[in-house]
Amino acid sequence: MKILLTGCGGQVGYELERSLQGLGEVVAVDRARMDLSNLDQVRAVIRDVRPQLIVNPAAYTAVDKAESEPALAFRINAEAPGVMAEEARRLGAVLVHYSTDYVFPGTEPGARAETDATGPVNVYGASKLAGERAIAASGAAHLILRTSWVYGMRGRNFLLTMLRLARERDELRVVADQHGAPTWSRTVADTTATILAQARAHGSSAGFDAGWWQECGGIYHLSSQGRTTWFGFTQAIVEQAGIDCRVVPIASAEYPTPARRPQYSVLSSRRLLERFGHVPDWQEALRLCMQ
Ligand SMILES: NC(=O)C1=CN([C@@H]2O[C@H](COP(=O)(O)OP(=O)(O)OC[C@H]3O[C@@H](n4cnc5c(N)ncnc54)[C@H](OP(=O)(O)O)[C@@H]3O)[C@@H](O)[C@H]2O)C=CC1
Ligand SMILES: Cc1cn([C@H]2C[C@H](O)[C@@H](COP(=O)(O)OP(=O)(O)O[C@H]3O[C@@H](C)C(=O)[C@@H](O)[C@H]3O)O2)c(=O)[nH]c1=O
Repeated sequence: MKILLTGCGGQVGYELERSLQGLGEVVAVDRARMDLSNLDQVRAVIRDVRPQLIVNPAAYTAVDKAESEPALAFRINAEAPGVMAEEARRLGAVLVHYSTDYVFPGTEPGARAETDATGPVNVYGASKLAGERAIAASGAAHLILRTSWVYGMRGRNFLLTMLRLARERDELRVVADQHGAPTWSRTVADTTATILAQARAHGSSAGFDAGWWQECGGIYHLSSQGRTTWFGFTQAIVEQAGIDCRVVPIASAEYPTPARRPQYSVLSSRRLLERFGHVPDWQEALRLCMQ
């Protein structure tokens, strides 16, 4: 099977390049080969590679910057995935795409299910939601994995930012009123591979089985079990790294940012767990990652 993987230099893309190896021939492309802001190029690369599976972790992920660059964020996060889905349908291929907890307004404390009402509070979240809708409307077989608070040992992420700041400062002030589940990029990649291996087992040598995608495709929440706040996440990071730095809880109002963030961002991964098995607890995954 030929797999086109986008954003191979990103946190999730980097891990996916390894996790997808067992499934087929991975053609990994970066921004230089396929720029998602250039829709003609997106189309041309897919037509050239002719994959049976497109896996798209590439995205505009700069949450604050998106507030001042909405057109670019929407092109990359909504229009480009829409083109990928259209091309996937033409080829009879499957599209695996990633989305975010930020599609929800975050006004309710409980864990959100896939069917709960969306309502993003920032441009990034709105652009990701538009991407989900473009894919769903395309008629292509697809999987949309909504994840949250992704970190890893490479790229730009909260874990690496906090490790750097904790080494530079005596004290870190971190918001304690935004709730969510930090998720290791490797968890996202390995779970994607597990799902695809199951899909593959129902297909034939010619490719995937359309019936399986009808029944099992669509949106899944894929985030660590358990919940915390950015403050709680920082405490765990600093403690596990053994850095002597005080972590002080603050309110969101004390840390003003261009983009608003949802207050409650916990996703329920129940649908995924029932069909596809285990996702680790956030503390267990953080320990493994930092080891
Ligand atoms: N990071 C997080 O906390 C969360 C992420 N998600 C979603 O998960 C997915 C993976 O995110 P993650 O790996 O963390 O993201 P990263 O920011 O680590 O990586 C994004 C990747 O997209 C690439 N990219 C950005 N713009 C373009 C472009 N115009 N053309 C081609 N490639 C581009 C980047 O390339 P370059 O290196 O050249 O910039 C990078 O390789 C995304 O869909 C994201 O929305 C969901 C929830 C949380
Ligand atoms: C650096 C820092 C941040 N913060 C706050 C700001 C913000 O409210 C919160 C999170 O910080 P960040 O800006 O790093 O996180 P943010 O970019 O909002 O992270 C989001 O990224 C996108 C891509 C997603 O899809 C989401 O799931 C989520 O992971 O922590 C502090 O309170 N103290 C600090 O020292």
